[in-house]
Amino acid sequence: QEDNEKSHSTSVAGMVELLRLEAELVENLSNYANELEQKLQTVRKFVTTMSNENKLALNQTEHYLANPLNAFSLIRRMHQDWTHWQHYMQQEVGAKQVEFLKEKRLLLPTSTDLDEAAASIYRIHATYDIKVSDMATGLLNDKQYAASLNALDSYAIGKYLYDQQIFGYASQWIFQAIDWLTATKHKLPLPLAVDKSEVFQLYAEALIQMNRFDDALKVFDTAITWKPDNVKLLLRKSEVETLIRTQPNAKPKAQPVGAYERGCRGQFPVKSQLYCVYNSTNSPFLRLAPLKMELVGLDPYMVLYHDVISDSEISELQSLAVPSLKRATVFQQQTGRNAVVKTRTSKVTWLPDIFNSLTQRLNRRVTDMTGFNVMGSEMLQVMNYGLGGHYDKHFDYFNSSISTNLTKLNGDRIATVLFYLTEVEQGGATVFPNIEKAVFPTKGAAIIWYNLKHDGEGDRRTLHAACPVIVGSKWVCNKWIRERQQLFRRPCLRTL
Ligand SMILES: O=C(O)CCC(=O)C(=O)O
Ligand SMILES: [Fe+2]
Repeated sequence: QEDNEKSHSTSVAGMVELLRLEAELVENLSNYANELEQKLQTVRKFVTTMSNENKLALNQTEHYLANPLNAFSLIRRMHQDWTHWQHYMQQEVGAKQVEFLKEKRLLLPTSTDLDEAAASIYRIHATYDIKVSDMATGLLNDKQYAASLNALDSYAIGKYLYDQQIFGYASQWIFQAIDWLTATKHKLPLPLAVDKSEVFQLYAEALIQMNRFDDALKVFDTAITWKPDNVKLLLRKSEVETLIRTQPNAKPKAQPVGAYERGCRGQFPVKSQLYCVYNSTNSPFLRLAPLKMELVGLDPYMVLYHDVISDSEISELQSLAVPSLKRATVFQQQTGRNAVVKTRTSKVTWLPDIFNSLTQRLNRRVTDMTGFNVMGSEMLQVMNYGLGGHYDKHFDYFNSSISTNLTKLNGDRIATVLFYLTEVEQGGATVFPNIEKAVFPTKGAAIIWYNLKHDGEGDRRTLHAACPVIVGSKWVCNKWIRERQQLFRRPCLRTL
């Protein structure tokens, strides 16, 4: 993916402009309809008048033509009017609207965007094990939403998964599409209509890939009733018949569920050692304003602060971020560069510490919460997730010989401070699969953990991931604290 691509689906805030664009396109089509309507009315009116006149004349031809006015009019209109009508009929309707659409199409989501969006639906589907028919009709984890997909949506997802060779899931989505295509109430407008037999064929191919030959045969039989002379269909059918004779049907395999998925689904055991205290010791300021602190784990040290960023601070942070949100990248050890990757789908903005009074205030708060000096650390990173937005399992530390100038100068990421700027209606937990901890975002909270062990080595227990968002616009803000300034604040505990 090119850096200049929009990556539309990767942030909810970023997709707002698409809705505005859609409104413009709908209005344009409506203008087109108006023009068609006008022309239609003009034509119909003339048809009515002329048909009346002509009928009248045909009823009494001699009498009609005996009148000089009728005779002249007949000659004149036959000679002149039909030429004009021909020109009028040939005139293109809506050239302006076609031009408008052509221009705007350059701004529309690309096939990469569609692939990304389909991959995101798959990610939600697979991570949370939601049934396709439920997902397609807006039933997400027992909650019914006033949203649903249609046959084209399901087919597009199925086709994407088929191309990715994820045949089991592909077949389920294609089946959903077939379900809708064969139900008459879901009739598609003519320009969007798809060839049913094509969809059936893809379904059969997916079934073959899954070794479900008997089922594939039935699907081919149906498709052949519509297209009895289609050579390709007949050929494939006979090939499947051969497969049935030579290979047995395979049994479907169950999908293994890892710690990550269990964490995302909220299935980690809740340990009762958690408790809440008011922290008034990390910095002098906290004696005046103690912070609500929840201990998530001692080793590795992990705490959750509640109500550490206010609603108004959050809105300001979001408005600062929205205009410059860009697809998030991940540092690549192999190249020493940052790159756009499939494993992190969100958009981010970096805000310098001294950007304004808000960023200064937030950085001070980070110091108050952690006791760390933020000098030489990274800028605040504001992030918004989009459709199925996630960040696969990763470490925040680098622990690498290849590193950026910042790392050479200021050391690795000793700690992570992650502010939750929104609640997420469904999904979007931060999950630590190695220690079976999952934190579901609560607005205004911040989770903090140490990434490095006391000897400065990366702590592999801090492996974590942002689970796919199911429903919601997840906003977070990261502050990664670098080692160098913390020499006397979290000194190396290994005895010298
Ligand atoms: O959004 C989250 O829950 C985690 C984000 C994260 O791990 C990261 O940005 O490094
Ligand atoms: Fe992270």
